[in-house]
Amino acid sequence: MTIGKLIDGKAFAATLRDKVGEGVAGFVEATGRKPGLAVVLVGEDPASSVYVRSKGKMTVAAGMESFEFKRPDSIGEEDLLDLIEELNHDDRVDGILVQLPLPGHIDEAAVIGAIDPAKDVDGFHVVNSGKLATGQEALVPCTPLGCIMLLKDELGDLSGLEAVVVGRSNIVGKPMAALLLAESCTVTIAHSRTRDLASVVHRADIVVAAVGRAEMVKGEWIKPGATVIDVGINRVTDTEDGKARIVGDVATAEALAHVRAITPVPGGVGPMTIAVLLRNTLVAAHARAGLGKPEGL
Ligand SMILES: NC(=O)C1=CN([C@@H]2O[C@H](COP(=O)(O)OP(=O)(O)OC[C@H]3O[C@@H](n4cnc5c(N)ncnc54)[C@H](OP(=O)(O)O)[C@@H]3O)[C@@H](O)[C@H]2O)C=CC1
Ligand SMILES: Nc1nc(=O)c2c([nH]1)NC[C@@H]1CN(c3ccc(C(=O)N[C@@H](CCC(=O)O)C(=O)O)cc3)C=[N+]21
Ligand SMILES: [Mg+2]
Repeated sequence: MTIGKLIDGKAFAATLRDKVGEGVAGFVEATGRKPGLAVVLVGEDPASSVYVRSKGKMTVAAGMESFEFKRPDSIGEEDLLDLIEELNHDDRVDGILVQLPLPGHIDEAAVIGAIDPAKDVDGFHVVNSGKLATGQEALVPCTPLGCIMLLKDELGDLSGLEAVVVGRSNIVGKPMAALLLAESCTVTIAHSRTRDLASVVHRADIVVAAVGRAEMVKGEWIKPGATVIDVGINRVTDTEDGKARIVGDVATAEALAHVRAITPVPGGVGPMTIAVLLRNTLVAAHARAGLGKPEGL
């Protein structure tokens, strides 16, 4: 039996960050200032703190300015909206990211809706999701765009391929489906009410799993030769050594016997998300400075 390939998202992301760094140098030369990314973190969730710290480091490494705003769980919605309004009007800030999820007493849609769409580097604002859905130029959600970059690198032209996205969240599943459709794939979105998920997944040349359930997509579900993108980040305790680790939504070891290629977790989609965030920040900075689109990104 042949074994599929592991897609090295970590290496691809490092290359993308280098390209962003070159674009940043050009931006600084043209404008005399650095692009700036503001990240807002509400609460003390340890996983979120880790991501925010690593985003901050990579932002600085790419030559951009990083602004971090930590607020307690107890912050009121009005105070959070005031902070966003302040960032909207701060000329040093080109990108605003509010780490999700927010505490239950805060209306996520209201907070995302308060971000200036021109600074919405997550691509979560309805102006950007609406533009994506109608085929207009937009800031596109980082994780799905990173997945498309990996797919095109592996497969070239995606047109006509059968794609199944498992998960329909606004931040991953829906924009992922919109991007695959824009690449002229035949797209199916599966979710918790889908009947016979195994046979739906088995139709796909491209499987994107964005569910949040450890290793739920089984190896036998995969059509031989399909390419699998595993978005899931699930913290589990290893049954053998009792140590905490992260696994994806796909049973990777099983799937390797069926796939053409698959992204590992960690080291697949996750690093791409951060690299694309930096790319989107540079794109937003260019647009705000009237420089058009940065080249080669
Ligand atoms: N690598 C990265 O950069 C990122 C990783 N993630 C990870 O990706 C995963 C998904 O994230 P997110 O989209 O925010 O998650 P959500 O919880 O918002 O959405 C999960 C989706 O999976 C569907 N689902 C749940 N159970 C099943 C099931 N048994 N069968 C089929 N579908 C099911 C849900 O269906 P329904 O709508 O019917 O409830 C829902 O649409 C998580 O593990 C998250 O940590 C997220 C963002 C970035
Ligand atoms: N407004 C907002 N935008 C987001 O993009 C956003 C968010 N909120 N909330 C949480 C999710 C999750 N997310 C990840 C980013 C990087 C990795 C990542 O770098 N993962 C590495 C390391 C994982 C580890 O070791 O913990 C990897 O998969 O190799 C994972 C997950 C962004 N998200
Ligand atoms: Mg969610």
